[in-house]
Amino acid sequence: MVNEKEFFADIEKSGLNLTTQQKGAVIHDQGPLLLLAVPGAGKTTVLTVRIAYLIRVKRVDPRAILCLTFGRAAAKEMRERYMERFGVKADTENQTNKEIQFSTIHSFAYEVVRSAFRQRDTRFEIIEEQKGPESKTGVLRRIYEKHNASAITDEQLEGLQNTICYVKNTLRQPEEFKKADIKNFPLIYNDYEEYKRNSQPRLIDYDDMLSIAFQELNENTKRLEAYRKRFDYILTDESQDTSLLQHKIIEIVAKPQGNIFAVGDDDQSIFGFRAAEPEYLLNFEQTYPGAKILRMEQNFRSTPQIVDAARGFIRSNKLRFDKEMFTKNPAGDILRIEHFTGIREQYQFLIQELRSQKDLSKIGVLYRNNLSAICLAEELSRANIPFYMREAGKQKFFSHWVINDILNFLRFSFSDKSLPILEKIWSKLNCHIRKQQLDYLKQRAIDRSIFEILAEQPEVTSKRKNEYLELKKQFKVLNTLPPAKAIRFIRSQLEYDKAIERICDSLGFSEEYIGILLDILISIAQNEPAIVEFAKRLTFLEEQMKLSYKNKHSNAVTLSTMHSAKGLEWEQVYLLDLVEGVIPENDQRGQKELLEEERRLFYVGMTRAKQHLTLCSMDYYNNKHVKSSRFVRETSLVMKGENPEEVIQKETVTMTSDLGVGLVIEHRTFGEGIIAKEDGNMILVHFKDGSQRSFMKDICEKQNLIWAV
Ligand SMILES: Nc1ncnc2c1ncn2[C@@H]1O[C@H](COP(=O)(O)OP(=O)(O)OP(=O)(O)O)[C@@H](O)[C@H]1O
Repeated sequence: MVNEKEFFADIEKSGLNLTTQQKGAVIHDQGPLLLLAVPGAGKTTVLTVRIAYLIRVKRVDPRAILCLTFGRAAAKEMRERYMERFGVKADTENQTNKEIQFSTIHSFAYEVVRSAFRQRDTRFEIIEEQKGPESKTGVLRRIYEKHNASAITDEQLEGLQNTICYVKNTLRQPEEFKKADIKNFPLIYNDYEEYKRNSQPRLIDYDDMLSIAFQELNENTKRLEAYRKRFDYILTDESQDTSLLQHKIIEIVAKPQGNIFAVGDDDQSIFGFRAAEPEYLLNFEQTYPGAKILRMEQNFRSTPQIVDAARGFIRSNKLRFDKEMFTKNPAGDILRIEHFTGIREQYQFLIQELRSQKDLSKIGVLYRNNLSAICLAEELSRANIPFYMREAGKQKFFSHWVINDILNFLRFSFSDKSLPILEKIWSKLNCHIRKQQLDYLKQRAIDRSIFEILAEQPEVTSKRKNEYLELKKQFKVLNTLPPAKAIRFIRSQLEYDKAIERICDSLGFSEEYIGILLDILISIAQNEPAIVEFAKRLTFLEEQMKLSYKNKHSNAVTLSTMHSAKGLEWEQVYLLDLVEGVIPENDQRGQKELLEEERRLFYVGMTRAKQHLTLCSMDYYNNKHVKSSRFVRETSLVMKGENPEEVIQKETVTMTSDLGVGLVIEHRTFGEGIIAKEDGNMILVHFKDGSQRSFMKDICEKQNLIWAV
């Protein structure tokens, strides 16, 4: 045991000089505390030091400390960091550090569920651990088909799983999501729940762990009391990533003592789709009356240039605690904003830059969407620049049906006798082939072109016959084309684009997204002389991305989405593809919360850089003329010492021609509303509070009364 002075002297000896703010947090005594920290402020450091302080100075039993994080990797890292610094020191005669519970909220909830079910003699299994048709995705696919009479696509399946997770984590009812993108969502949701409940043994999914644990703690006073007694101190890291349901679980265990020590940064809340919202942090004082709020605003990571730009940038968000991020680090270079004609020029620039670097492991290249990684990996691989791609396993490009379709068209051009390949594309061909014809083909030997066989059938009309023979010719032509031309040929001459349109119409896929996938494919194809090489290249690229994890600790540049870059840092960071539609992702009109989340994501990206930050935007993206991301503009205004909000507001207001029906606006006095009617110079606005008001456009413009949200 040591006293406070000796404790901090020890820490200093180990080379860590805590700031006054950090010390204040470490020695906080009893009661709820929210520690709001800016990026790079040393959140984990403070949490680990506090745990040691509680044990060594305050003589708290390690078993009475529960340290919660959002992800498994973070829990593991926290334990490692703690053990590294305090491993032996904080051991006492009777207890060891190993007894501190470093856990995710999920695994804590799992413990509650396990003991509750054991007591009731209920056997259960986790649906995520089931295989084949009984796996979670297998079950959801079946239920979706039952209610919608059509197959679910991979993207829809992902959307469905996210929505289920969202419903449970926000403690809402499935009926509230009637209008969700998933048709018949409430029916699917209820069926899925019933299926799990009635299975033998009972099935639960990861989100059920939370719901059931919460219910159990609410209903079983004895169990709740046992946990309350066991944990005198609860600490949570990355609290901004916690959902409402998770907050509720923590709250019920932490109260009435209220020894909750929550660390987080509302500005880094980027998992809204998993139901984490900064609002829960912002309500901390309401949840825990009398809570103390401390701030850690010194950034130990980045240069003042990066810190200043990031601080000014995030201020455009409204739903946040204001923080004065600063750094005492030495000055560095100014941020670079690079603008290119198109994506190729962007890659050329990047490759040139990377070639001049000795240690690539110090560089992070970040992008908004996983899809950006494909062409990037292709370019780096051709330039022989080693890379490590985070979460390469999440890449769905290579297994997407549209990519498989194109490859099957190409394969079929090599052998139009192959029935197995035809079976995969027949419904997407620009000529009529019926199911019965396929059945007939299956029963006979295919000794020549399938099109010839079909054309010879007695019942075939002469028009159809010509179509079959024409198609035979076209596949022959296809086989002679270089790969990029071949793909375009499939899309236009073989009318595959029309098939896509049909599929997208009937199944509700985004045609734009499919178009992007095809554009990516064409750009890879452009580098290959022939179809066989192209197919090999795709396999090679997929393999290279999958195996890139082996480069993690070597001289390789890291490629990552902005989401999965959270918590990481590099000397140099490049943010790529910064155009409207990519980041912010979609048209965010009227959805201020979503726009703010996109801004936070950009902020997370910016604040990963220690020394150099480069923002890259362009005029053309995916063959379309695009606008540079508004976030680049906002950053550049901040760098010039201007307030982006004011500048942009002024610009928006002057464009009265934009004030049309459906536009979501903000009125200086009446707040948010939507333009419901337009008649010459007059507009009628329906406001959020239910009121309706008419305005004259020209007056609004002159007096800066209204701007688009
Ligand atoms: N008082 C201090 N003096 C010097 N370095 C410090 C101090 N406190 C923390 N650090 C260092 O600052 C770096 C950033 O800390 P850390 O990664 O824990 O920040 P963070 O708050 O988790 O950042 P982010 O939220 O952006 O992921 C670490 O290398 C840490 O050792």
